[in-house]
Amino acid sequence: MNSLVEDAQKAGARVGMTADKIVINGGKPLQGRIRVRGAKNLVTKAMVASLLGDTESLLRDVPAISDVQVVRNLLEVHGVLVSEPESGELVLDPRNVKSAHFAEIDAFAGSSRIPILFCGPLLHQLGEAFIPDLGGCRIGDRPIDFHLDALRAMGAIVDKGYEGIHLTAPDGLHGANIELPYPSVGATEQVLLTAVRAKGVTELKNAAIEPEIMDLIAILQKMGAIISVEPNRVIFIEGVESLRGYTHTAIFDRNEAASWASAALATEGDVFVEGAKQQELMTFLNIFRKVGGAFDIEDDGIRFYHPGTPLKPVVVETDVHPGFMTDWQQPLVVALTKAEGVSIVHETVYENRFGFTEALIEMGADITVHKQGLESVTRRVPRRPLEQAAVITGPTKLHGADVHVPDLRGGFSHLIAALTAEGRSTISNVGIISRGYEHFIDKLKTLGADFSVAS
Ligand SMILES: CC(=O)N[C@H]1[C@@H](OP(=O)(O)OP(=O)(O)OC[C@H]2O[C@@H](n3ccc(=O)[nH]c3=O)[C@H](O)[C@@H]2O)O[C@H](CO)[C@@H](O)[C@@H]1O
Ligand SMILES: C=C(OP(=O)(O)O)C(=O)O
Repeated sequence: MNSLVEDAQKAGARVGMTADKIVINGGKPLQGRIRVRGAKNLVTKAMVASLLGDTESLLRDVPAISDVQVVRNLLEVHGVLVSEPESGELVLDPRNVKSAHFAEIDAFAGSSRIPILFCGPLLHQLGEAFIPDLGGCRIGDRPIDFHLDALRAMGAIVDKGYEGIHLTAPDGLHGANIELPYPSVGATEQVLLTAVRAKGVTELKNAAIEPEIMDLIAILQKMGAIISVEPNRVIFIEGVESLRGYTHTAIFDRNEAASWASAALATEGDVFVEGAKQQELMTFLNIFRKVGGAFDIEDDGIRFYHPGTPLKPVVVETDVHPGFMTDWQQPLVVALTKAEGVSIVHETVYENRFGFTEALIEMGADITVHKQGLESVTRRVPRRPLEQAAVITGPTKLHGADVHVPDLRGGFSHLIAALTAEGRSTISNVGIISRGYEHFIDKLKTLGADFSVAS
């Protein structure tokens, strides 16, 4: 077992997810109502932002997922007092922040990419930061060069060692003109979390503008930061000397919502996703509708369902926001195995994000992955060297199989595939799914899935 899986499982155990295997008897439509809470891709960063304040912060709608537990542990080893007054609420008190030993940090950091975002806040608070090798889903190389170049531009000295990196800022951190080679989510957050308390103004060009980043900016503004988001992916940050704590309700998890939507469609079911909102899902909803899925938007959530008519093939390209999010394609691919015709999914964000299709093929799906990408007349995103394409020919009937979860979104797609398949599937390594899907076992039960769990 590799450390990523071990970490996910250990942290999973702390969030009430101890199963390692699920045995699913497929063929039952998912039906019912589930709720999504705050987004993994905001909550974890909001927790890091609390380090920048000089008073405590209160974060609401925090999901019980293992990535939250990882970040909580990392904050605690740095002296942040973390308490949970109510379910889904975290109070984060950074008034006694202290350095931690590398071994302690390393012990907790394995299954998440968030440690890299501790750089700026720790440099501001302590003058140094140790960052261990990063976890996160293995979906490509996932380098951190944009992060380190931006930190260097703001005055950090970066020493790369055997176990990770050590950063200092002997002359303090200052504003800089930074242009990202690609609108990276993490690197944009890195610049925001560092520049807010750096001396002077930072201009960030080619920034990512995902809804979770806008929510992080809202949090930083509550803390006292001055940040303006300009047209054409430009963000200006005027550094301030100090920041206070915040009170904030996290934006909902649009990736979880889109996953349950695809599960409803693929299983010919009907799922109301409480907490889902239209605004952040518009691009997904357009594709969902083109495939033939139906949805009703209500004030408290969105109902996603299969209308009983045949599904249609689509051509989709993953992209940065406002494009079709890379984390949405894996569950959708399962629904596309049911569509009548040839669908193409171009993955333009990561270079290796179709590993999950191997299990679907084993279950009877007709999918060909083109590792060098595929030219297409309907391309909107200019070709990137990273691109891969999956061609999905449907409709196919899936049958049960024994499969192993490779990563978070791939794992969720395996669950859906097994739910649609004829017969029994055993899915192992499901602990990793708890990195980003709160109480997914309980939710499957609520939606009427036929399964049992084993540790
Ligand atoms: C915790 C979190 O929020 N994870 C999300 C975040 O990941 P993450 O922040 O890691 O993703 P990025 O946007 O940074 O990565 C996008 C692309 O840029 C490349 N890159 C990135 C940084 C760098 O220094 N050098 C470099 O080359 C990556 O390898 C990748 O090909 O955004 C991704 C894209 O929306 C989502 O799939 C992840 O769910
Ligand atoms: C790739 C993902 O997450 P992370 O960046 O945390 O690995 C994801 O959420 O699908």
